[in-house]
Amino acid sequence: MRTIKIGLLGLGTVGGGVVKLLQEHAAKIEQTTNVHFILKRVAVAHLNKPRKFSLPEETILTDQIDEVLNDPEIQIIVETMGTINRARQAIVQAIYNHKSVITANKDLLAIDGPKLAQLAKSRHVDFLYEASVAGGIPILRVLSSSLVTDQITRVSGIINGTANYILSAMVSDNLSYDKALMNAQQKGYAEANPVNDVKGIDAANKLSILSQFAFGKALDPTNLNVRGIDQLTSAQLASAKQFGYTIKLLAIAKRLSNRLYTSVGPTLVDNNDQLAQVNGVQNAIAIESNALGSSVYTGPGAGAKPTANSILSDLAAAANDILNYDCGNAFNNYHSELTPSTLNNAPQSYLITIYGRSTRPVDSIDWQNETSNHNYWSGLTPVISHKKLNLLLETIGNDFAVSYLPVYGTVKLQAIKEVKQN
Ligand SMILES: NC(=O)C1=CN([C@@H]2O[C@H](COP(=O)(O)OP(=O)(O)OC[C@H]3O[C@@H](n4cnc5c(N)ncnc54)[C@H](OP(=O)(O)O)[C@@H]3O)[C@@H](O)[C@H]2O)C=CC1
Ligand SMILES: N[C@@H](CC=O)C(=O)O
Repeated sequence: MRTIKIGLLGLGTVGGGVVKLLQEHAAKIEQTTNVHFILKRVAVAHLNKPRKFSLPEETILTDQIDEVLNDPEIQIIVETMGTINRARQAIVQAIYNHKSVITANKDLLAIDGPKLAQLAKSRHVDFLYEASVAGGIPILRVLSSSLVTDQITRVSGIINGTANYILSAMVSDNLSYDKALMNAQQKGYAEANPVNDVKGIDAANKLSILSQFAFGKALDPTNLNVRGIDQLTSAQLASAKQFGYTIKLLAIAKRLSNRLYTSVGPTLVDNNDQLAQVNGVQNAIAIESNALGSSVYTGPGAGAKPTANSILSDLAAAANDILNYDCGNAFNNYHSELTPSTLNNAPQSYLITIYGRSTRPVDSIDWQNETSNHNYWSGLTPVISHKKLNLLLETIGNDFAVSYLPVYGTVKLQAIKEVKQN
């Protein structure tokens, strides 16, 4: 049996999970990898912070990242600190020091993933990040192994555990938004700054990574039109429920010829759709592909042990590559030239909610369903063009506050092509 020494940066929710699983699953890890892992050094920000678990006796705790990165005995660095700049610096230094790197840092990967992967390849070390998308669901490995030869046409994901937890708690347990967010923070699901979770930015970052694996095109998350769940109203949640839908924060990427259409935001999902049944911290990724057809991958999208499990699967893969002198292969090799475009401009069906009015606003639309009370009126449009939506919002918005949400699965992409050609 070989011994491999590892260094861990960060000992919070995810780093703590890594330490616990390394201890709890030690026997199986050794048997299946044929490696005895030693956690040699762990870096934290606050050396004296009380921790709920103890480190192995041989592990050295430090608040100096460099002591971990520059230890010549350490062959694999696991980065679970978060933040962008400090983590980038550490990962680059680790790669230059010929250490394989494992990270869960989707914020950094969405910006610099391809560059860091290239650097790792050039230095013949592994760079793996299964935990960065959908926490515990092994979706990147599925895409880069089981589906590697299939032609994927659409990926639709509930890929932020915090947002899904909040939405489920608000609908099923009648919790307020603030209370639900606080619970998600206490459970370790939310980011240190939960703004990215509730504003859809975390989902956009993950969609960028997913898209690279599914379509060979890493998206620039800052160019995606992203909406969050923080502006949803109780009227929208109640109307959706009454019409037989559930509101989910969905990240979608759909390929049509050489274009990749994306959207990230709260979306009505029909209660009969599998995605509508995914509650709490669970995530789900629904994939449409040419050979396999429809497949859905679900599991916990955040939290200590599920996320740590993804990290340990990377650890086993990195160790295997070290044993076989085969480090430096890209986690995913797929590249294709696709033009990013927005799904939001495509014709689709919408939930329109008007506040301070209880009667139907416009009769020229064939409303599919409607409801009202003394505070608001809501209606479901048929599939309408984006132009028609804007006209409708403008007409209503002159007199009343109005909001809209798209309905999942109603997009007519062919129509957007025709509009463009005309
Ligand atoms: N939480 C989750 O469910 C998931 C998180 N992720 C990602 O994993 C990463 C970690 O998340 P999470 O564990 O929740 O974060 P936490 O905030 O719980 O933990 C961060 C850890 O990093 C340490 N740290 C921060 N800055 C430094 C520094 N400059 N030097 C050394 N250590 C430092 C902290 O030290 P100290 O404890 O002393 O303060 C802490 O132990 C993030 O990139 C996150 O996006 C990915 C998937 C799921
Ligand atoms: N804050 C993230 C953690 C996992 O990526 C989430 O809630 O999904």
